[in-house]
Amino acid sequence: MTYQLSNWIVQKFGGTSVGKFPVEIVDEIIKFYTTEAGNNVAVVCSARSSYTKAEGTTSRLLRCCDLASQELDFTEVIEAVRQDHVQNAEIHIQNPVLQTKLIADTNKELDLVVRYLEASKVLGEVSARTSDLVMACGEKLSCLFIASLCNDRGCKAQFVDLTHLLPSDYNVSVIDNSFYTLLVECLKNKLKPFVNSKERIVPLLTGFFGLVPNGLLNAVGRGYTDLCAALIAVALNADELQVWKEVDGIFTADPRKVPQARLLNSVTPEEAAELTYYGSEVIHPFTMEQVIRAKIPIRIKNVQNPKGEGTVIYPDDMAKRGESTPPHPPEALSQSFFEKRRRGATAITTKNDIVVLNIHSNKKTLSHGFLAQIFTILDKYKLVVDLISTSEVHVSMALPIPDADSTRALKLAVEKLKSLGTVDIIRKMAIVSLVGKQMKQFIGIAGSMFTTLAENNINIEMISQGANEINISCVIDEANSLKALKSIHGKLLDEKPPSNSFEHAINERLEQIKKMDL
Ligand SMILES: Nc1ncnc2c1ncn2[C@@H]1O[C@H](COP(=O)(O)OP(=O)(O)O)[C@@H](O)[C@H]1O
Ligand SMILES: N[C@@H](CC(=O)OP(=O)(O)O)C(=O)O
Repeated sequence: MTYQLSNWIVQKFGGTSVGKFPVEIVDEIIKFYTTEAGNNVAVVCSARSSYTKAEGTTSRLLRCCDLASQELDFTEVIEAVRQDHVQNAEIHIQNPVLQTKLIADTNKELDLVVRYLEASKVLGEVSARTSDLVMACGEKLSCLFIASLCNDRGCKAQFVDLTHLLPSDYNVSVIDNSFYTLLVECLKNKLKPFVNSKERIVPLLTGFFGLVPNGLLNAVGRGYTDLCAALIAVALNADELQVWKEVDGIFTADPRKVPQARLLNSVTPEEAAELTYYGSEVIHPFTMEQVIRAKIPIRIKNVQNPKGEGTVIYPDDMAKRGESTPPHPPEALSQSFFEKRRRGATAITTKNDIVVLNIHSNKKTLSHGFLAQIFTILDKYKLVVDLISTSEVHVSMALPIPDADSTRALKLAVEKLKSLGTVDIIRKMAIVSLVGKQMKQFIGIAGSMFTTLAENNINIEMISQGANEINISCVIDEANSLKALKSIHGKLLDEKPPSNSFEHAINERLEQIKKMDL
């Protein structure tokens, strides 16, 4: 069978990258791949953030929804978004015709949002659908801007709005694979003109897709653009999904906190998801399943260092596209691929703003339905449990409580939980997680981790081990989280494992598959 690569690459840019490095994105990345590398490129952007995501456009738009639902005035916030985007257009777009058009399009989108918000304010309620429509504006403004900047700098691009991607009569309550299959079909239709075009035009796709049943925020949550980019990569049968960030890739620990952290050449999808869940926001956990099903590798790259190799996310036990079994004869691949896999931990991460919730049953033994009752209450208040450990009459849980809303919810839940037994909570805690697909010497590694904490006088409040041995986690005092991170990294991750051949294996394999006539 002869297998043809599609030559499509999907590039996803996060909000802070669009905010801080738009010119580099266009000149050094999009233009490089479309001209020098000769790829067909599709670009997906999130809403702009000039400084941090927390102060970015999506957060501001959601704040407007909040205000409208309380029948409060949102004008100041929406005008800040307008001013920010208009100023940005004036600074970056040189061609006066393109600049005028961008400012007009920006104002048009914001005027529409004002209309949605005004209506909600009158009702004193913002539905999930309205909140989606308001939120979508962030990605629209960002993509209108990058499309305009591309055209301004000599790279032909076209804005593509995915807000109404799904048929308006589509209505389901569960989001499963058939839902994603439908989305991919809709995307294929949207992208057909670009795929069939003789001229190379870069589609600039809004990293928001809608309108999702129950709202995108409820179904996917913040960071939804990664998933959107993954679905686009599947629709285009792309050779690679590139997720561009402000770090060189995935490190053995957050490089801002641990200067000795090492860049990893490859990680498995499970490891990437686990790192994101436990505090290192590398990639939205839903992203992997979609692209890996289509055998498309994900590459994390740095907008400030486009020539870097980055980190590839791909399973270590799965064939690539066009490959029903791993390539034959085996000699086609160098010995390094088959050499022993990494056996230690891959990375360490910490997650702050954790509350430990202890419930001691008032019955002598764990009564029937005790856990079910606890989870029903937590579910009612939309509280998520990150870790749990139970004994016969005692349950300890670690919950992320990062903001005022979750603090309020916890308070209400605790009142209800008191009917089941004695409840106490410990605030200002942190989860420390050691992640590694190949932690074969699991007991030894867990032992080293806990001994290191003891040597540093760090008390362990709770211990939990994932069922698949990919994650060893414990809960400690938040004040000690940096010390724990650094000391465990020093003990288990500072030095490269004896054989780093596996690290390079995925890149090497990708190269070789490209050269093979499968
Ligand atoms: N193990 C890790 N590897 C890489 N980055 C990490 C890790 N843990 C935490 N981080 C942090 O995650 C952030 C992700 O990059 P950034 O580009 O800022 O995200 P976004 O695309 O969401 O704007 C970086 O600031 C980095 O310090
Ligand atoms: N703008 C959305 C979606 C997103 O994915 O953002 P980012 O790619 O900047 O994390 C958010 O803030 O959640």
